Amino acid sequence: MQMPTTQLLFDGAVSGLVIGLLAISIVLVHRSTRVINFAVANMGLIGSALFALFVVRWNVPYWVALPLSLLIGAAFGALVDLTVIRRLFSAPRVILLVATIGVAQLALTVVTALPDLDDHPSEHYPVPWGGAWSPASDLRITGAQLSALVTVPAVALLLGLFLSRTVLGRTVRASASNPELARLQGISPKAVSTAMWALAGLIGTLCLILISAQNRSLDQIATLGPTTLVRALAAAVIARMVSLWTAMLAGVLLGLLQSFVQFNWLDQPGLTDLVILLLVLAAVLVVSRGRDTGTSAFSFAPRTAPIPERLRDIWWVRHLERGPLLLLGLLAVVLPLLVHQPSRQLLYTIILCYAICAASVTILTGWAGQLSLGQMAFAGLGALTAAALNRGLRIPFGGSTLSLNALPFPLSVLLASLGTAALAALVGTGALRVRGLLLAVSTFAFGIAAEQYLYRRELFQDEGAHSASFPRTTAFGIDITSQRSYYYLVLVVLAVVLAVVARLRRSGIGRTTVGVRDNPATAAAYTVGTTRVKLRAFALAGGIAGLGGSLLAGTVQNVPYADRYFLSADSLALVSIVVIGGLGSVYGPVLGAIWVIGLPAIFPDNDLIPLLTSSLGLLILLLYFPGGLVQIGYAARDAFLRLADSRLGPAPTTAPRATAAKALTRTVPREPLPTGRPVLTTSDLRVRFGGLTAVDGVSLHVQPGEIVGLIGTNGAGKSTLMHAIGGFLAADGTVELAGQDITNASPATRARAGLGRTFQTATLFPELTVRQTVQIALEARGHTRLLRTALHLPHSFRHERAQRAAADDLIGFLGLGRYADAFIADLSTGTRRIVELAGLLALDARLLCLDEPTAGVAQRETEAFGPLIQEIRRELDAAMLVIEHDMPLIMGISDRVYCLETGRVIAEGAPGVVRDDPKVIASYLGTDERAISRSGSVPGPAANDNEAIGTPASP
Ligand SMILES: Nc1ncnc2c1ncn2[C@@H]1O[C@H](COP(=O)(O)OP(=O)(O)OP(=O)(O)O)[C@@H](O)[C@H]1O
Repeated sequence: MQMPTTQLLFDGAVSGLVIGLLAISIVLVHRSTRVINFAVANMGLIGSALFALFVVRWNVPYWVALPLSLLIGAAFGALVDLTVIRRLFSAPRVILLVATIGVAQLALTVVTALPDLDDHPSEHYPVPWGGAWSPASDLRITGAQLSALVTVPAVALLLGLFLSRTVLGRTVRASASNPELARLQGISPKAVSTAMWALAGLIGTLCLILISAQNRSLDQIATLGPTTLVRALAAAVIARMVSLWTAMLAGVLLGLLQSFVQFNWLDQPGLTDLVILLLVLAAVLVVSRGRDTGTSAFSFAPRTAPIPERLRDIWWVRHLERGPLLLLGLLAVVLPLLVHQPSRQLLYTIILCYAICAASVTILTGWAGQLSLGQMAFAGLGALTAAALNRGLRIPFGGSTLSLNALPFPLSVLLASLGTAALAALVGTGALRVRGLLLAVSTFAFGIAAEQYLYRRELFQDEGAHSASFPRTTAFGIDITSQRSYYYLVLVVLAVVLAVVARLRRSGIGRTTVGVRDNPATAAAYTVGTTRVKLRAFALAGGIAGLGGSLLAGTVQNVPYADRYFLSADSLALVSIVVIGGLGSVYGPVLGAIWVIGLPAIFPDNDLIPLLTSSLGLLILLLYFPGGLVQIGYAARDAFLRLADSRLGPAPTTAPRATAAKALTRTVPREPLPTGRPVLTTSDLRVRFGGLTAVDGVSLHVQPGEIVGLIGTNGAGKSTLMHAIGGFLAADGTVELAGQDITNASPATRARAGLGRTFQTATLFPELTVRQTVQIALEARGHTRLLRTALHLPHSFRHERAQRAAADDLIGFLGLGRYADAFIADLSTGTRRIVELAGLLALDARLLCLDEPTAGVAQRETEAFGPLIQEIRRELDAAMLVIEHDMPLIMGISDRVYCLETGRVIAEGAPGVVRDDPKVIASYLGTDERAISRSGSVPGPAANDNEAIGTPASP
């Protein structure tokens, strides 16, 4: 390996300086608003383009135009904050990230509407000094490079001083971690945010002016290109989104790396992007180690309430959703019969292909909550694989060549889709530890590496051509050479994809995917393997993207290498499509593809259309209709449903059923417990958080049928102990369930072994209804099978019907009937706690671990919980371990009680014995406010939950 020349290293370092400055801007915005700014470069577009116009066209002096343009850049940044960021201040950060993509697109659209600079072909982009210097024989420094060399360090230094010396600067640092602290300093976090976005606009403008000056070409001002963006993002991630100096250093190193790689592997132009992808992945893994990068689960989709059970009997209500679909389908069928131009039919086919690709984002981002900004790369790799298979492969393999005959068109497409599904699962394995913002950055880097490097591999090459040809001949005996017949083939595939996606969403597959997104811990406690579910979403999405990509390649009959269709910009367009159409909804991809791809192509001369169909349209929808176009349809549907409901009169209130639910009758008897063995034993269990030992050598046991109370002051380690028993925290020592060592088992495996669990927060799955939640728990009795469900096999319908009936049975048993179709997010804490108990009944667990089952429940309603807990114990014939601060309740229901203090058991025995133990009185009962107030002797604190809970069945 050789070192590049001084000149190359110098060029690399100078371009690295600008990347470093952009990375600093990303870090600053992240520190103040905790969003990753994908518009970092494009925010400077307007200022830098106007700068060129000022100097070249309107003859404004350089040094007047420069501050003016920087000011315009800063004003644009502030405007972005005031109109977009501020309005989305409390939205999940991932939504803000998508908004920054809209801002980037908006800036690009505005710049293309500016007067043309191409009228001045002889002119160059303005530079402060035109000449060049040669301080050494092998080094030449241009005026543009010199200005970057002077400006960037100066700006970075000023920023450093600003952050450490000014109140606003110190507040930026504070508000990143603690908005309250910022407020105490007298500066509102919103003002900090506006200042930082203005600064981002200014830095973006400066960087673009510096880069354009180096390129010197007037018609390349705008597109800095995603490759620069990915380098800046990489430098910011390497700096852990915190350190300005590391960001600058990483930027320079990435610039040098580019020179180095280009020098040594001149024939591999995209290799730098592959190396950058690997660097991003390594940095992301380091950054996300030990902390939850997911920040918050997110859902763009509005909650579309299922049709209430009692309205399903009305025929027009049942068919309400099918009407528009039929209409759309009919239109799609007759359109090519009415419009004969092949170019139009080509456009319609492209829209259908985009809709298929977008359906993959619906699954991955809409259901699984994993924001992928590189989804089009799977489509591109699928397209290239299909073309290669169709052409016939010759793969060099250990000295000889492995030849594969040319495969027919449909088989090539099918195999390519399976290939991309497998690849996506592999990528998903790496993405398991990363969610949210960092996943978005990693997938974006993957998209760039694919377009710059992977697409150009020899395997995909079509003998030196600039595109891989993918001619279509016949499929299933039908001639598909004509545009119209191919259109119909793709239409059928889209219909099948949508039917499968819709079916999956309504089945356990969709429910568990949304469940894992909303609350992985509870999903695992309901026996759902979170890793499996996430990988399934990645694979499904990858397969569908590969399918859409192969069909798109078939539409244009070739796959251009990295200059159309499968680029990172198209991946961003896919996200726009689903957000605009309606993320999460099955109709979303179709509506979005028509809107984003179709409208601009139908009206090519209208400048306003592209503005409305992506950038501005995306922002307006995010701000005012976060559910997308489909939300308008659902709003109309709900109005009809309300009308139907009002005509039926008030809904009858359902009383809890006194008789045991049918769903509780076991069809297969439980395996008997080994005689004389406890159902749960922990031996010398220890959990450490850094220097703190939260659970310190706890050995306890729970006998079959026993209710064991776990008490202790706040922070004594009760919840941590329960987390360790459930497998949610790593612990030393051993845990045995029904005689089986489960110490190393995952939470889902422990749940399958018979361990039921409720959580102190009772969050459950906010975006799912009560029935859907109980159905997830019922997965424990038989998982929904992917293939059977996708293929609409009769067994899958039977499974769904049985699961639904069992859920309704349990819901009725606990008196939750009128909440069956209510969303968990809309329920009171008390009702959510009863839903949690319904989940436990569904699990048919042997041991139930309840973490403060009455926390957050109004005092007057907690009395109902004692009998209810005992009733559940009886029904399930289960043992229980219960954490509770309500002394009368826990002492009333427990057979035995353990008291913890600083992670150790300080007392154990019958409730009366523990209550009178002097150590317990000194440690807990004598001091704990909640224990005292809940013991009934002193009036309790104000109830924080006034809504009536579902009346439980009394014994
Ligand atoms: N993820 C964590 N990281 C670091 N420390 C933690 C973590 N979870 C708990 N702790 C600490 O471990 C100790 C035990 O906490 P734990 O929540 O188990 O107490 P608890 O008895 O359940 O309290 P409460 O009755 O308030 O729920 C506390 O000091 C807590 O601050």
